[in-house]
Amino acid sequence: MAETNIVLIGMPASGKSTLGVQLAKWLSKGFIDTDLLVQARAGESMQAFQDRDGLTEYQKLECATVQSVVCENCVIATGGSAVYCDGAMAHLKSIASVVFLDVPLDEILRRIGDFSERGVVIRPGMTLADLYEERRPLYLRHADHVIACSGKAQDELLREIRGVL
Ligand SMILES: Nc1ncnc2c1ncn2[C@@H]1O[C@H](COP(=O)(O)OP(=O)(O)O)[C@@H](O)[C@H]1O
Ligand SMILES: O=C(O)C1=C[C@@H](OP(=O)(O)O)[C@@H](O)[C@H](O)C1
Ligand SMILES: [Mg+2]
Repeated sequence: MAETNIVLIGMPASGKSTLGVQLAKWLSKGFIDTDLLVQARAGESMQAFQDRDGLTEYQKLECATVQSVVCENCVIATGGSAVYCDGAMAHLKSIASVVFLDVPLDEILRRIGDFSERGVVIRPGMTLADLYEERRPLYLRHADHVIACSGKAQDELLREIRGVL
């Protein structure tokens, strides 16, 4: 069953959500974006939840939500912070092939612009460069497959992802 699900992990703005839905259409799979499941549980935006309850509570909610994902033959786009939750990553790995969309920092910075309202799990005083440095080793550790995304269009990435599965 594991081979029928594909999980996308990576930094915010690495393309998990946009590429994920395209991949699902192309491979005739279902699609889940765990951010939307988190928002549905919270009943509000991720930013609003974090502003009121804080990052730790947000991460607990995300962790529990990701661990509850049940799906067959799906593409699952995760939020960039899911990688901090070992239980969530273990669950995803048990049901799917995990694909890391590896986008260089300069490209992330170009795409993301102002991230203050994006709900990114970043501690006070940290820059996106700090976050990238902290997280990239985690994404690499949890990935079954790494896709080098630099400068590649979405169609090319779709073909590459299919090629490694
Ligand atoms: N291969 C790509 N090349 C250039 N821009 C991309 C690519 N894939 C996604 N993007 C853009 O990056 C932004 C963030 O994508 P998104 O799917 O929301 O990322 P994530 O879900 O990983 O946070 C979007 O504006 C999207 O159009
Ligand atoms: O990387 C992060 O800290 C986050 C990324 C967001 O999802 P995307 O990775 O889809 O942007 C979302 O899960 C949340 O706001 C936290
Ligand atoms: Mg997303």
